[in-house]
Amino acid sequence: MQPATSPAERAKFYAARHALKEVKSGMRVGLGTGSTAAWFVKLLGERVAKEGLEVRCAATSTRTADMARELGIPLFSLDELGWLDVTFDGADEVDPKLNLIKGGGGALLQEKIVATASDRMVVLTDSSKEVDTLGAFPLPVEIVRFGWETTQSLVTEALDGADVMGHGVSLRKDRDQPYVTDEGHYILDLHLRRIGKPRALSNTLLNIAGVVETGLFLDIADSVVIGSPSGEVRVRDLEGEAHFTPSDEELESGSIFSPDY
Ligand SMILES: O=C(CO)[C@H](O)[C@H](O)COP(=O)(O)O
Repeated sequence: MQPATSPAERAKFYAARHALKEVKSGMRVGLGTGSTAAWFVKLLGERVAKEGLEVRCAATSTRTADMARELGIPLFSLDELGWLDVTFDGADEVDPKLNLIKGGGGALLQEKIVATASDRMVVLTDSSKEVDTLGAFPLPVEIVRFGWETTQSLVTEALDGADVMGHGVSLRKDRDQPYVTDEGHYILDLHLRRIGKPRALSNTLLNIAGVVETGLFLDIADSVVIGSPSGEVRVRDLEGEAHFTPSDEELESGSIFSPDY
């Protein structure tokens, strides 16, 4: 494990630790994917081990499931739980309406299924992910492997009529090979720079037969917890924003080791 000494890791740690206060015994909890969500999973594992916190969790990727299992967090399939009280996940971008781009870590499909089967989705992040308009982060789009080049062409053509600034579409690679998701699909990354109308773009992309899902999470997130390296935390929802300053005791306590992610 690496010490959480970098400012970026400290911001993730504080966001995750603040969000964890929302978890109570008896809850069914969705566990997101990515380096920020990994902090949450690690801290949740500590509460399960130390306090005997009784939660039933569903993971959004094999990576997260492996980590949760190692930490002794009770893990179930989404179908076994049926519905979740809350899901905690990271994001690649968050706009003022709490619309998101997700999928930088390749888990967008399971992440969206789990988040939309939850009463609440809480996003854990730091201020670097806050944007006025989505699109600087390449938009991940999960596609089936069959006919993927044709799908790529159709996606590229569809961008001509969309309110976006860039039109580049690339197949995500993992060491020179196409990246394959947990569901056995490929991912196209759309280099759009600015997405003027996220809902229209999402509908356009989902109308293409080979497209399984997009990384646009629209009207799904309920709140965003934004950590900072100093420990200050902001929580945004559609009503406004609240600020939290940690006590000295809170600043001193807690794990300083990053999860192996
Ligand atoms: O959507 C995701 C994975 O598919 C992640 O939540 C997103 O990429 C943010 O990751 P990180 O917390 O590592 O910045």
